[in-house]
Amino acid sequence: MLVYVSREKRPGYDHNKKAGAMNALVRVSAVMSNAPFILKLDCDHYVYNSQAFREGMCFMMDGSGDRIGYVQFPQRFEGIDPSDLYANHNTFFFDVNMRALDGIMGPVCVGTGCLFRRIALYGFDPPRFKEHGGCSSCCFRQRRKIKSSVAAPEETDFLRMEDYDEDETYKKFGRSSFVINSIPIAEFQGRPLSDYPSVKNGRPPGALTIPRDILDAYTIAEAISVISCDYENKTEWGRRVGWIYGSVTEDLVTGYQMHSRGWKSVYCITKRDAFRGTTSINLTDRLHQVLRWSSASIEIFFSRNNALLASRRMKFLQKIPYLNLGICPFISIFLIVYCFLPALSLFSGQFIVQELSLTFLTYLLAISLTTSTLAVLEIKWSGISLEEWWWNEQFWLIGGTSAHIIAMLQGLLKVTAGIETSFILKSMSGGNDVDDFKLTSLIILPIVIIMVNLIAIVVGFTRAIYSEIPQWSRILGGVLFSFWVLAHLYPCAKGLMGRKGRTTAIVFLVRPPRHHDFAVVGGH
Ligand SMILES: O=c1ccn([C@@H]2O[C@H](COP(=O)(O)OP(=O)(O)O[C@H]3O[C@H](CO)[C@@H](O)[C@H](O)[C@H]3O)[C@@H](O)[C@H]2O)c(=O)[nH]1
Ligand SMILES: [Mn+2]
Repeated sequence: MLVYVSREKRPGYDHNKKAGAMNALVRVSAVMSNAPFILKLDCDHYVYNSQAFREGMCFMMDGSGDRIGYVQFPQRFEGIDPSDLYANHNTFFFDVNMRALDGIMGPVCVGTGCLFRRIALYGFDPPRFKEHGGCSSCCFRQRRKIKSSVAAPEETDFLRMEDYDEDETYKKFGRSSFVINSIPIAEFQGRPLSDYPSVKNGRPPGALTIPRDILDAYTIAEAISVISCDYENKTEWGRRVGWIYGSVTEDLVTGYQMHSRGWKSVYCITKRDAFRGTTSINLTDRLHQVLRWSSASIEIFFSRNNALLASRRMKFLQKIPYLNLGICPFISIFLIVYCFLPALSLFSGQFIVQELSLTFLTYLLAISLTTSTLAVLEIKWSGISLEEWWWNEQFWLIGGTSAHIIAMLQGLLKVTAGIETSFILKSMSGGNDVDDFKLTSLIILPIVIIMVNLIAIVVGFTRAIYSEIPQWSRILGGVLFSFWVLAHLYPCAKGLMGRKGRTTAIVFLVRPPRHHDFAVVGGH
């Protein structure tokens, strides 16, 4: 059965974008099919491996799979330039970060290629959830029996709708008794089969083969009524039920709330890509995407979804990456300082550190060794190539000096002065004038960094050549660090030049940029 759903939109009612659309879909499907599992794909993604469903279902239907809220597949993209200059494939995120999270409570939800348990979306608690006693219980689990680990009420029937006050249920889920009556059925059908001895509360074999009622006009009318724009008025849809509203990365927040209720998630990488899609391919779109994500990070940091406030059902180690997501735009401050330091040392003729003492060198060596070992291990374990890793490093710096800092300033403005800036809006369109303006403001700092470092190198060399006792080692040290910064920003310069064809970098960078220079870049 294929049903195309278009929700009602009306002036005066916030349609809540993607999250609103998803919630309307969830209700319609509760009325019409009520499948216990829901696969969600973005409009720019498609199924590339039909067997992926089965692999995802294996996790859900497994003996203890009833505690899994969602199974996330990696996002894979097509149509990206083989020299993935702007790290558009995001391999580092999908093959390193997400895999690592799979070892804790599970990957974050990235919104597409994700298989959900309907009950988890409805905001119920998982069966047999545990409370974790913070950092110590995580690190010393073997040694100390965790006292605070309280199992949920012994579930013979973990979701008892009769436990919920009728009025409250209607308040939570809205006026449709169809939707409300469908909930326990979806829960029951999503349980693991009871033929494992360890499964306490399984579904008897054959329970799903009972024929369903044929859809009648009454059901269809109900389905239409649950997508009306006022259905969610005074309900908990978008707050505790369904996809959560109010964030440009609603998926992340939705997944976060599931984890903080104690649901787990699973990362499922199939041999043949499960789904494929398209993503931004040029610098403009890529920076906008990063800006959108970092604005969302700031929003999350200053909201009740800050991981510092997460419930004890979320493992300590799981809180760290969520916290990291919220903090990462702030790191841009340090990144920017680091980008200017080498130039500063070349301008002033002083090396970054005054004297190279043994203690300093030992620290430096230890830190460099640890970070490079980490990088080597990440590459080795994840199977990404060195190049992909490097592109990611580069884009990390580009994002840090452009989108992250802008997002941070906007976020701080909003929090401290209540000033709402317009350009964190999710843009679905390509280069128009407004976009050019946005890109100009995004790209200014990386350009300044590139220019300052280039000038610093020239100044450094000139000084060395004309001084009586040239201190080459000092200059070389400074130049090396400057080059390191420039190497990171190379994709940015290349992207800006892409459109210019024969214009050289220097000429382009020195000439005051005109708006249309930034419109659509890349694809040369
Ligand atoms: O007003 C809107 C905007 C977007 N969408 C849907 O949201 C998806 C994501 O938007 P897109 O422009 O493709 O953004 P991406 O940066 O590619 O999306 C990534 O980041 C988003 C969060 O910012 C997640 O929702 C996506 O799943 C994730 O792939 C689209 O495909 C649409 O299906 C809507 O339904 N309504
Ligand atoms: Mn997309």
